[in-house]
Amino acid sequence: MVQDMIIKDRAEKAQDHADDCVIKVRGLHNQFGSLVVHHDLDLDVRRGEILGVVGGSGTGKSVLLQSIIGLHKPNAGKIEVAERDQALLSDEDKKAARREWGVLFQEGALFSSLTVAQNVQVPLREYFDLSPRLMNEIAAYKIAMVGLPAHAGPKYPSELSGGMKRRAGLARALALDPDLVFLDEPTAGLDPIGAAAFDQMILELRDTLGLTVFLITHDMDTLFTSCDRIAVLAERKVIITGTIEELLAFDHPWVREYFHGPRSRAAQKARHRAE
Ligand SMILES: Nc1ncnc2c1ncn2[C@@H]1O[C@H](COP(=O)(O)OP(=O)(O)OP(=O)(O)O)[C@@H](O)[C@H]1O
Repeated sequence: MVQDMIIKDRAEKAQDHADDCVIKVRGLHNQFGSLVVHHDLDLDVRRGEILGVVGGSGTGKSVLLQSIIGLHKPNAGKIEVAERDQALLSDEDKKAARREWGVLFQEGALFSSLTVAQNVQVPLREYFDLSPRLMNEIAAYKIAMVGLPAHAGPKYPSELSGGMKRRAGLARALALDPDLVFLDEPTAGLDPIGAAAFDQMILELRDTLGLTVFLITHDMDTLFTSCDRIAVLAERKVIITGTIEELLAFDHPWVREYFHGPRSRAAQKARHRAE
């Protein structure tokens, strides 16, 4: 009963935002030498949703992320973020656009020679000329926002656990109050309790800050508990984007094996228990 209500609520929410896309990718083609990673790939990310991106190893999830955020120049195709064609932006416009999103790279990707607070301040320094006191206050606020204790601020990344590093990376990604956040395998390598806590935090931050989240993951629990829709990469494109229920009903060999395998069944059971 509760589960049906949650599914209905998610479906209605997804429908509400169906036409309001923060990211639109059309006809994306990426190729390295003779290796075609993406061909004619389309993807929509709707405002306010958590979109999970899954696919086998090497299907081009990270290259897709890098193409959207401008770290990789595609061979062909159009990428719009907030209705702006990324290929047509001047360098100045690109810098302004980058302010609107935050990225959490794999394992946090913190600068090892900087403390957590200094890491969070890196994007602030790039865009603003703020007093040290204000910078410290903003860093402390972001650190608290991701559930880290205040004493994590002066610590170096090497002094943090894996879960704390991810949170610190997320605090840095949120430094400029972005509308859109990209997360590349945020729970990889975390213990199940740490991973579940991170998933919960992403949901809460999305709800309180109104974020749109592009989330690459292999984590079944994350897909079942956090994602409104899931995009599946296979055969060099996105073969389906849909809710978990739509994916469970989708007839494709990789999707079947992935979403009906033992890990998926365990994640489904865990979700039913939580509900
Ligand atoms: N700069 C590059 N030069 C050459 N080949 C690349 C480059 N970047 C990625 N590739 C290749 O493109 C393919 C897709 O890589 P990508 O990292 O996007 O896969 P992925 O889906 O994120 O994989 P995983 O789940 O294992 O992280 C791989 O075969 C990879 O070797």
